[in-house]
Amino acid sequence: MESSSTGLLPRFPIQLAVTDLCASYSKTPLLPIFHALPARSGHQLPIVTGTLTLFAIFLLFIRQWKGSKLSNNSQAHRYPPMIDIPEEEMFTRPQEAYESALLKHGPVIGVRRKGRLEYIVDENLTKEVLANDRDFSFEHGTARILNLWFLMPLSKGKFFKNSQMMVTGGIIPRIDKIVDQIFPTFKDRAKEMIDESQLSGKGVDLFAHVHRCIAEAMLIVALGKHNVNDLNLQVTEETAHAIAVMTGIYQNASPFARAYPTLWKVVTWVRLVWEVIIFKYFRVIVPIIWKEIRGRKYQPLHTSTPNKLDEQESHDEPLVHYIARMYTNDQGRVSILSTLWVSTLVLSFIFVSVHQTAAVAVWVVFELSMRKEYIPAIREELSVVADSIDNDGIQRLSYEALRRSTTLDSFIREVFRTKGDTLSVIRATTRDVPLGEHIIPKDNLIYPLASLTHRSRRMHGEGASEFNPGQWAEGPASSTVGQGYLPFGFGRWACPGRILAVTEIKMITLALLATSTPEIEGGKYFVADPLNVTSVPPLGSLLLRPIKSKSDPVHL
Ligand code: HEM
Repeated sequence: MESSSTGLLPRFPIQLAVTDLCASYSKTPLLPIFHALPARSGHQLPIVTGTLTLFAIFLLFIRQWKGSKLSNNSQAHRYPPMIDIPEEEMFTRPQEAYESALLKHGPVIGVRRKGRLEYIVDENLTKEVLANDRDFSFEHGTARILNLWFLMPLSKGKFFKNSQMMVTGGIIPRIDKIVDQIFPTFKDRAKEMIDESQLSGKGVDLFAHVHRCIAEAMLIVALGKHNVNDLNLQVTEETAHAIAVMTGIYQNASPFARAYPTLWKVVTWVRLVWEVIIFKYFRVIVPIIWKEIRGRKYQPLHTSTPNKLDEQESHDEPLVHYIARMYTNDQGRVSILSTLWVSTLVLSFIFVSVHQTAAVAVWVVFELSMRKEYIPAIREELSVVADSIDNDGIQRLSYEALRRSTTLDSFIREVFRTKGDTLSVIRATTRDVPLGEHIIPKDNLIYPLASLTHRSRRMHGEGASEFNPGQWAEGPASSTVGQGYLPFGFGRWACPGRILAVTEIKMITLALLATSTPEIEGGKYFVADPLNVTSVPPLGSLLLRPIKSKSDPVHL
């Protein structure tokens, strides 16, 4: 059982446990003990009597105190009902299991998963939970669920704010330039995949290819093209994968991790911190960061507006220089400690930007392979928007061109909405928070059940359960968050990298479609972890059949 100091348990079970303890104390047979004292201890009688009386008063006081606490806490009955969802159902049919529990006992329920109590809310309370960051904290919830709580004190509580700033300041304003830098990687990797499938006559492992492609692109973004080589790329990939494992992304799939979550955490962390983070990331990538930023002088970010920065510097610099400027001292230098912190932020960038985007890209391409009727219109649009395209594929695809590919964008938004997100966005209570008719005790994890929001008739109309990309033809874009659309979260902490994520998914999809038609071997894919569809990619083997020209028929 986890200790109350970790804050992982709600208050009420602890109170009940202590009340039980008091009840058993109250039955202590004080009188028989007194009579059993030997006669020779008669002169000690007053001491013993006094001690026992004090003890009895102490117990009474405790009972009184507990009682008054309980009666003060007349709210106890307002805690949400605790529902037992059998493990088998929770991990194999989570959507149905949680939805029916909420339907029966909702709108908020408590459920134990992997030894931890979690509160789940339905679509009617979702907005309140995600938008009220004072009572439902993104930072506490995310740090805890990703096993990254130790980073909060290290950064004086600013880890997530720093990560957000790194992306909103260092990536989004220069996305046009980034697309120009990384599109060649997407084009080359797509060609490699198509060639591999054609030569072998078999399907390819799409996730492995896309993971490598995005790792390479993010290495260019983070450290610059001049730092891309086989070793650095391999370490970047392994780092992204290791952190994904450490944060528990594959935990649902392992019976050992489900049965012994704490032991699993310790073993996995020790192994991967040692093998990958220290031995690879710190040995290979950190020296590059050191070399890039320690020898330079920067204009500190807080003294520079984007206009004051040299135009070349703000658009061409790799992300690591932007982060360095976040920590530059008045002399324009980055201290040793700050360099280590910059390395930690680059590490976190690799994690947030590679794994999940690759996993979701697989969803989009697999869905397109299953719904081939959408391919001709997307290809047609590509030939209109692409800056340069010929029979060898796309030669140039700018950010502006990708932004204008709205038919593909509608398809992506619909895949995001319908792919079956469940417990994908999290918050933790910062106090005992009233929610609906209930109270959620302080320091507890709380999740909206995203599938209910994504298929809500109130928000999406009668056809909410159908796959209908056309409804987004006039917008909103797939990167636009809203209360009916949660793949990127909601509120002030909504994913700051979502525009880059969608842009990358479009690049890989279009680079494949320009010269091939995707098809899943055996005609279907398999959802590897239905409780974590955004982070664990679906399984399947992808055949890529080359096309001769964009007007080639698509075999449905
Ligand atoms: C398809 C890919 C992606 C998905 C589905 C996704 C989803 C999410 C979600 C659900 C959150 C939490 C939001 C909340 O709780 O309200 C989040 C946070 C975050 N995401 Fe993403 N994300 C993706 C790609 C990216 C990329 C490419 C980057 C970086 C360039 C990024 C950077 C971040 C950061 C830094 C946070 C932490 C929140 C913050 O500091 O504001 N994400 N993401």
